[in-house]
Amino acid sequence: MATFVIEGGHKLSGEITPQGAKNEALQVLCAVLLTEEKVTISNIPDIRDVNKLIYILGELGVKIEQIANDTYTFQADAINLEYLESEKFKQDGSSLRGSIMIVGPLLARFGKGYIPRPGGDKIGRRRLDTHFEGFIKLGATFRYNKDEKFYGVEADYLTGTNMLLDEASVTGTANIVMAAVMARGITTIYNAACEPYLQQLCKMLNSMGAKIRGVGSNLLIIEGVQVLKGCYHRILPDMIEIGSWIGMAAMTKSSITIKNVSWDDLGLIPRVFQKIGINLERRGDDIFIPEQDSYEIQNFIDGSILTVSDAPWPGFTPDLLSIILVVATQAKGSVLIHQKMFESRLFFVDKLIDMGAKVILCDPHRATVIGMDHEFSLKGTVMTSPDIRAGISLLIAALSAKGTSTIHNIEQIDRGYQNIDTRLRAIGAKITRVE
Ligand SMILES: CC(=O)N[C@H]1[C@@H](OP(=O)(O)OP(=O)(O)OC[C@H]2O[C@@H](n3ccc(=O)[nH]c3=O)[C@H](O)[C@@H]2O)O[C@H](CO)[C@@H](O)[C@@H]1O
Ligand SMILES: C=C(OP(=O)(O)O)C(=O)O
Repeated sequence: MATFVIEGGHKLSGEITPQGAKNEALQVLCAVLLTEEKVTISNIPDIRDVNKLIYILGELGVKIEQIANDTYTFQADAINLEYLESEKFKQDGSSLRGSIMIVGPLLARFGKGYIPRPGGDKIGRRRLDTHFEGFIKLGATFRYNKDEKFYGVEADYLTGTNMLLDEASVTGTANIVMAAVMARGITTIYNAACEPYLQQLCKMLNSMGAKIRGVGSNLLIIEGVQVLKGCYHRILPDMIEIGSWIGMAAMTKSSITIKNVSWDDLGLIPRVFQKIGINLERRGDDIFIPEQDSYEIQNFIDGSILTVSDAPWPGFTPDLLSIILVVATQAKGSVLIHQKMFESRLFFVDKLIDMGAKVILCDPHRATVIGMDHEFSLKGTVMTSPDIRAGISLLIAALSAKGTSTIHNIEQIDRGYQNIDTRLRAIGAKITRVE
């Protein structure tokens, strides 16, 4: 287990460029399995989860070539399906959440897809029913080995159909879309998730020859095609990383420019940070955050206390709520954070309370934050990162704190943030990695 040691209280300044989006990368990497032709993908982030998925693709027989720092070519023209039934796959596949999305493309192209229960953050129950109900609707047979926690779907061919998803699952929608693009006939998916990750996946699939309409909405209409071809695809900047940098700038009273953010794909993210009182300016496609000694949380129009809650896109992403929460601890005013989707994502507030933050955990889904308006600094402490976003939130808290903090289990942060210590040092942070 590696550790970060952080000396808090230093201002940051300068420019930071966001990495490619983790959650988009995990989808589009799985899509390379849909064609025997070469697919080139650029802006691939160099992070643990993505590298693990690239490794799994390699074990599956995909020919992989890194042609630039962030650009790879993939060619799935000789797939080793035996790997799917190996003990090795059971270990490899369970180590990240994104691996679940190999099932849809494998089912569509080879008639079978298997997966061990995937890993990812420990942030509450994370069911996969939406994925498998979708495959079953397309005509697949399903089995689940409870002892080994191993899922499988098989079908001679898939048939287009109408489906209403039980929830707008992000990876579930991606998986079903990748199965449906090569089904016979037309599939309509209602209550589809429509995050930029999915819009990007659908655009990529259309450039491979798929016929998907309704991209960006919650009703996708997919006309199945027999074969898909190669393509070039560029991954968007990571909107969760962008939100993390905004929060970090505010908490450390720093002025930062976040470069090339693809503003039009950020949805409500800038607006929610503005409601917490953070000034941010759009400059071309950059975000400029000026130094602010104080930021004040806005109330609702009727004067009642602001609530920030998550919702499927275009609602506010659950992946930024932990960051909003930590930023609110030093704001002027109070806010209720309501994490509706995940049931164990707010427990990390214990660590913030240890550091001196005024937070009341009302129940597993809701926390009230009473901002201290920077009148008292958080105190450095020793903590362990429970999940990727709690991890970055604790790191933000540590950067703003008085004294030195130690964060253990930083592998959780490395899952989603590329070379974070090096990039933070470049803008003035005092952070050391201890292996
Ligand atoms: C690899 C990847 O892409 N991971 C993202 C993906 O995970 P993932 O695709 O696993 O998450 P899902 O969208 O399936 O669901 C996330 C949670 O929200 C609940 N839920 C979902 C939809 C809904 O309408 N109502 C509802 O309550 C689910 O029951 C679950 O507890 O989407 C999540 C939700 O944006 C993000 O946190 C993850 O970062
Ligand atoms: C929850 C997240 O990731 P994963 O779905 O990969 O666990 C996240 O990125 O915040």
